[in-house]
Formats: sequence, C-alpha cells, structure tokens
Amino acid sequence: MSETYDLIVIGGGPAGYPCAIRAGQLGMKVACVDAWLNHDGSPAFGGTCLNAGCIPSKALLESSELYHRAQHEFAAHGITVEGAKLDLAQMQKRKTTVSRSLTSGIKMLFKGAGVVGYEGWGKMLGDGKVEFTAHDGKTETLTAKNVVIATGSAPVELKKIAAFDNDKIVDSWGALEFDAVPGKLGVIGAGVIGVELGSVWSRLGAEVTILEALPNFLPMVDEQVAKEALKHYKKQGLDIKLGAKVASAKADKKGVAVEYELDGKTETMQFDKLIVAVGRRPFTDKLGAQELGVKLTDRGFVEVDSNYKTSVDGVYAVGDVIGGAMLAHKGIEEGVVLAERLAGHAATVNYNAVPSVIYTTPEVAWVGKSEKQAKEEGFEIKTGVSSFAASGRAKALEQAVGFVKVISDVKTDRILGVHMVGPYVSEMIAESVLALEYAATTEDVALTMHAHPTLAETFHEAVLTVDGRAIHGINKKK
Ligand SMILES: NC(=O)c1ccc[n+]([C@@H]2O[C@H](COP(=O)([O-])OP(=O)(O)OC[C@H]3O[C@@H](n4cnc5c(N)ncnc54)[C@H](O)[C@@H]3O)[C@@H](O)[C@H]2O)c1
Repeated sequence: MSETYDLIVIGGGPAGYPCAIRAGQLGMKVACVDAWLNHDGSPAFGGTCLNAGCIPSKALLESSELYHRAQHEFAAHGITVEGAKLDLAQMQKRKTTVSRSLTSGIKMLFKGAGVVGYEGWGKMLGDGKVEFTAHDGKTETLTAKNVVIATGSAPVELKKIAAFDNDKIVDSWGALEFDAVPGKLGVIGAGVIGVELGSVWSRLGAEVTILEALPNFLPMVDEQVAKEALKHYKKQGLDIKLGAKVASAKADKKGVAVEYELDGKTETMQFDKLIVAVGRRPFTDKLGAQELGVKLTDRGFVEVDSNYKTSVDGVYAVGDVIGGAMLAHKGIEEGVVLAERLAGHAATVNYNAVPSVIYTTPEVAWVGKSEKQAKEEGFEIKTGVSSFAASGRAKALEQAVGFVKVISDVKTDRILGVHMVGPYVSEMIAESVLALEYAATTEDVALTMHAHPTLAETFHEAVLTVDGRAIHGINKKK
C-alpha cells in the first residue's frame, strides 16, 4: 500500500521536524521520516542536536559547571561545601532524561500538527516516491508532491590518522557518553566542539590537551574576543596547543598515543581517551540522492537554489546538508521558511543575522560582522567596548569577566556586528540579533531603556561607548 502525502520530510532534526510541523500547521498532509537510533537501540526524532549534540552537551556543561563552582566558587559566597563528590552515572542519567523529554515531545508536537512520524530510513525513488524501511526491516512506499531532504551532518572521521574505535578514539557523541572521567584526555580540533567538550571533562577533573592545526585560535570569532576567551580557557587548565597538526593516533589497551607536529618537531602524547572534533560533513547515506540525480557539491553538500530547490523538481533541501553555518537555529529557520514558501507564503531567512554561541565559561556569542570582516568589506567603522567588570549584576554573579564589543558603520550609524565574551552572553545575543534584524543604529539602542541591574546593560554601555558617552566606563578622548 502506498500512503500519499503533500510533503515528506526526510530527517527529523532541527531543520526537518520544524519544517514538517509548520507544513502541517499550514494545512499540508505531512510525513517525517527519521532513522536515528540511540546507543541503547531506541529510535528518536530530534537528530544530532537533541540526541547527541546541542542538548546533551548543554546538560553536561551545566552539571560540570555546577560541580566546578561548588569546589572553586562557593567559598567566595560564604558557602562551605565539604567533600563535594561526583556521581557521573547520575549526571549522565540526568543528561539522558533532559534529551529524552524533548525528543518524546516532538512526537506530541507532530500529533498536534497532524504530522505522521516514521521511524526508519527514507530513500528517494523518484516521482515523489520514498521507500521507507522501518528498523525491523519492513518496507513501504510513501508518495508525496514534494520531498524535503533534511538529513543533516555527521562527524568528520580522520580515517587514516585517528579512525574512530568508539572506545578510546571517539567522536563528539561518544565524548558525551564516557562512564568514567578520563585521567588524560586529548582532543583533536579547537573548534566549538573541541572547547565545549574539553571544558566539560576538564571541570570534572580530566587533564585536557587540545591539539589544533591552525596557528590562530577560533578564526571565525572576532580577534579581540577570541584572545580573551583563550586567556580564560588556559587559566581553567585547558592546554590548547595551536599549530599542532596531528599525524597519527594509535590506540591500545593502555590508551592512545598521539603523534603531532609542532614548530617543525614531532611530539608524542599519551592519553586515556581521544576526542576527534575536526568538523562535520553532510550526511546523505542511504538517501538515494545521487541515483536520482540530485546535484551535490564537491564536498558532498546538496546544492540548492534560493528557494531551497535541488536540481530535481519536487525535491528540496534545508539545514546542515546544504552547507553554510552548521547551526541548529539556521536549520530551524530554513525548514520553517521552506514550509511557508511551499504553502505560498512569503518568507525569508536573514543570513546576515545568524547568531553563534560557544557554551564555555565564559560564554562567547556573536552576530554580524567582525571588525576585520567589516574593514575588509570597505566599511568605515567605529567600535565600542564595555567590560563586565563594570556590571553590578556580573559582580553579584561572581562572573565579572569579559566584555561586549559593538561595531557600527560611521556613515549610517547602523550596527554591523556585536561580539561578546562573558556570563550568559548566549542569552544576551538575542537583543543584538534583533538589532541587526531591524537594521538598528547605535542611537536606537542608546535610546532603549535596559533594566538595572542586568547583564544586558553591558550591551547598552558598549553601544554608548561607540560615541564616547558611556556612563560606567572611561570614554576615549575624541
Ligand atoms: N555551540 C554551537 O553552536 C555548536 C556546538 C557544537 C558544534 N557546532 C557546529 O558543529 C560543527 C562542527 O564543529 P567542530 O568543532 O567539530 O568543527 P570546527 O570546524 O568548528 O573545528 C574543527 C577544528 O579542527 C581543526 N583540525 C582539523 N584537522 C586537524 C588535525 N589533523 N589536527 C589538529 N587540528 C585539526 C580545524 O583546524 C578546526 O579548527 C561546526 O560547524 C560548529 O559550528 C556548533
């Protein structure tokens, strides 16, 4: 029997499930097919983000941060905690509970929007047909007017250098599932995943070394912010070796021996576990994309036009699988916008206002252009920086580190970029995104009242600093 739909979404991660839900809300008959299986064999919607990425990593980041604070910060608040002990099994159990509550929630949301969820693999056969193979091997053919590819991405494996063995050499998912704190932990790659996971295990007691091939740290982040973040990471004990290109990693019963080149010399380090976090690749396995003639780029991303349409009529793609920023929220927006367009509505993604966040301590967040980028693009810019050291709220939180930097256009006064390093900047960045979305000037934000005392005042102060009128900072003489 062939079930017929208006839309079949293949992939139920942050790009796919919102696309399916929005399409359902807009009156389409929708199916969403997802192949995810957790390590315990349970299927789940939500993709990497909810099952093995954003959410479980944030759960462990929070728990490990509390453990670290109990040991190193509570005394400053006048709280004595004697013998704070780590119960890693409980910490992992809580992490799983957080994830599962959200992934099971997707099924409820599907119900509410009239979306039919299929747990298993989807393979495009052409002419709107999708072969669905359930986890028990049973197959059925589904048909739809339109098909959306939202199959996401997977960790890049360094097959010749450090192939995953899922025990000693693991990917970012495996690194969230350790059942004991490694004594010595190696990480290849000081990108977002490397520093977030390195932070988790360092706070829990591991000696962490991060080997990064590039000579500069976090090159996608504003230089001033990256420098400040590096200073704090090093202070916390993360040993970040820049310009260290890993040549080989060999695992045996004792651990992993990693050979890397630094300053023309070959060095070796021994670790108990090694995390490989060197980026993610588009995931199109078992999808039938190439057989169908869906054009892929040299790097395997699905090629789409400005309407997210692939080279094959009736086949669209959104999220990590089409490239660009590999961020859940970018995928969510694309999925929703595509559903709206398929329903005949006008909708668009503003790629100039995509926020990025690194959930370390301090957190790093940014949106828009960096100072270097703005200058390279020919803007005459003015900048304003305000430090959290001047924030009453940050001091009360015992987290008065970092700063907010605002970049604006001299000619129009429009805000071009905002870059932050400090406490809870993951939450603060939303205001800057809104400023960019509404093409706000520094004057617009300067005239906006901010509650006192809040961390958000530091953004306001940075904006005031642009024109030398900060109240809680020393302004540069003009
Ligand atoms: N908080 C978040 O928003 C968040 C969290 C996790 C992941 N992500 C996204 O997931 C994607 C993947 O993250 P990632 O950190 O794996 O990739 P990444 O591309 O951000 O960083 C990988 C790093 O590995 C280095 N590298 C590559 N080969 C190496 C080698 N042989 N030796 C040493 N270093 C090497 C690269 O130079 C690079 O700096 C990114 O797009 C990221 O933005 C986002």
